[in-house]
Parts: sequence; structure tokens; C-alpha cells
Amino acid sequence: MKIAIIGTGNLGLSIAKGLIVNNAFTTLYLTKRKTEEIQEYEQHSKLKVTSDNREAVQHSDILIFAVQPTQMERILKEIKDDLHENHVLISTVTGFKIPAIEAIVGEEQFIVRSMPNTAIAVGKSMTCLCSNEKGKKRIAIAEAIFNRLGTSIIIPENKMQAATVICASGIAFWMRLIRATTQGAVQLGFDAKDAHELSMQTCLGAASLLIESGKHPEEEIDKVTTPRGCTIEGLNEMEHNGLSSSLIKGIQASFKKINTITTD
Ligand SMILES: NC(=O)C1=CN([C@@H]2O[C@H](COP(=O)(O)OP(=O)(O)OC[C@H]3O[C@@H](n4cnc5c(N)ncnc54)[C@H](O)[C@@H]3O)[C@@H](O)[C@H]2O)C=CC1
Ligand SMILES: O=C(O)[C@@H]1CCC=N1
Repeated sequence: MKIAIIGTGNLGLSIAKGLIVNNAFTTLYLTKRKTEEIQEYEQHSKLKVTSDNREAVQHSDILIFAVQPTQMERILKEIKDDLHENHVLISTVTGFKIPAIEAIVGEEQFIVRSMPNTAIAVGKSMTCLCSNEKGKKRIAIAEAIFNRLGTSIIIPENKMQAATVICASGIAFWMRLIRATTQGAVQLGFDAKDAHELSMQTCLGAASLLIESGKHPEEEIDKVTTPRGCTIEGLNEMEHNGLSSSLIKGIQASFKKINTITTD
């Protein structure tokens, strides 16, 4: 696969790292306005760093756009004339809808909208995908890429904003929970390094249990909560202080905010 990442910032670089680790490309172009910060990646064979988006498009078949929403229109106009009918355009750009992309490049391009998260750098992204009518014929290419870099599902475009909150912002929400449990562990006497390790691995274990067993969280919670034990004591105290409620309210606030930026 000849891939170009147009806009190699936080997310673009995470995707690039995932592609490099998985050796998932024939050639890979990384573009950025100031290339110095990513120049070191050119040490990888078959990888080129450039500030020239048109060059990257001309030498690639799959174009992954990872620029800020305000930059997307200008960049699509810039590369429009370099597109051929087989290019697959994959946008990660928050809130930039498929009709807006089609309005610039035309309905006859294969267009996929994706919402990955930064865990893509370690092959663990939960990525949501949707496409235009034409893109349905090539969405399997996007699935193949993102399934090598984690897990993907196809959703209707009108759920992309919600997917952004749950999956992309969700990384930050879960990180904060890990930090909080780390702080709790330090208060119980672990040094910061051990506390961090205990918190991360327990989080990983909880998610893995659910993924591998397919069970509901409460079924696994029931196995841990000894009657009159310390787990139910802690859980109930957390709920009295609004743990679930605060997470749900945070998700709602995030969704409200994203809909002030754009609507699907
Ligand atoms: N950061 C995240 O966790 C996620 C971000 N997104 C979306 O992905 C997009 C990128 O997000 P980030 O990586 O966080 O932003 P960022 O600001 O870190 O990266 C954007 C990159 O585009 C480059 N750029 C700007 N103009 C350019 C041009 N004309 N040609 C080439 N490169 C250019 C910038 O130099 C920058 O490196 C945004 O639309 C964001 O909403 C989606 C999912 C997750
Ligand atoms: O915080 C944001 O608005 C963007 C979208 C998802 C991740 N970062």
C-alpha cells in the first residue's frame, strides 16, 4: 500500500508509528509544514518526509488526512488536481463531513471518514469508519489498515460526533482515571512508579477480561465484591460521590461541545 499522511501532528504521527511497527506500507509519505520535527523518521526505508502535499499525493494511493478542521478545505483544494480515480481518501478530521469533502473533490472519489484515537501508535486504536456511496467499494481498505492498528467498526456518519467523544476523547478520560487510581495507590503507600504500574495493568486486565469473556461488567464486578468486603465499600463510596454520574455528565458535556464546533 502506497500511503500518504497529510498533516503529521499528534494523530498523524501516531498513525505513522503504528504503520511503521506493523510494516503496513509499500511507501509512506509524511507531510507537515515544518518538517524538522519529523525528519528523523526518514531513517526508515520507504518513508519520505516532505512539506509538499502534492508530491505526497502524486506518489500515493491511500491518503490519510490528519490536519485541523480549519486546514482541511485549503489542503483539499491544493491537492484536488492531483487526484486520480483510484485514490482512497481517508479523513480523520473532526466534524468535517463527507458532503463537505465531496463538494471539493467530487462524489466520484472514494471517501472514507475515520475516527481513530492516539492508541493507534501501539496498535490498539478503536476506530469508527463511514464512507460516501462510492467509498463503500473501498471501505474494506480502510478496515484492513485500521484493523492492523487496533479494532474498527463501520457506523453511520451521523454517529461520528458521538464516536469522537467516546473513542478519541475517551483516551483522555481513561488516562485521567488511571492517574486518579495512581494517586490513590500512592496515598496507600506505593511509590509513584509502582503505583502507576499497578493502575495501568489493572486497567488493562479489566478491559481484557471483558473483551475475552464477552461478559457484562457487572458480572465481573459480582465476582470481586465479597459481601461486606472492601470492594463494595469502595464502589459504593465512589458512587455516593457521583462516579458513574460524573462520567456520563462529562461525556454529555463533551458531546455538547463537539456539536458547537460542527454538527453531523
Ligand atoms: N489528537 C487526537 O487524539 C485525535 C485527533 N483527531 C483529529 O485529527 C486531526 C489532527 O489532530 P491532531 O493530530 O491532534 O492535530 P495537530 O495540530 O497535532 O496536527 C495537525 C498537523 O497538520 C500539519 N499541517 C498544518 N497545515 C498543513 C499543511 N498545509 N500541509 C501539511 N501539514 C499541515 C500541522 O503542522 C500539524 O502537524 C484533527 O482534525 C483532529 O480533530 C481525530 C481523532 C483523535
Ligand atoms: O479534543 C478535540 O477536540 C479533538 C477531537 C478528538 C480528539 N481531539
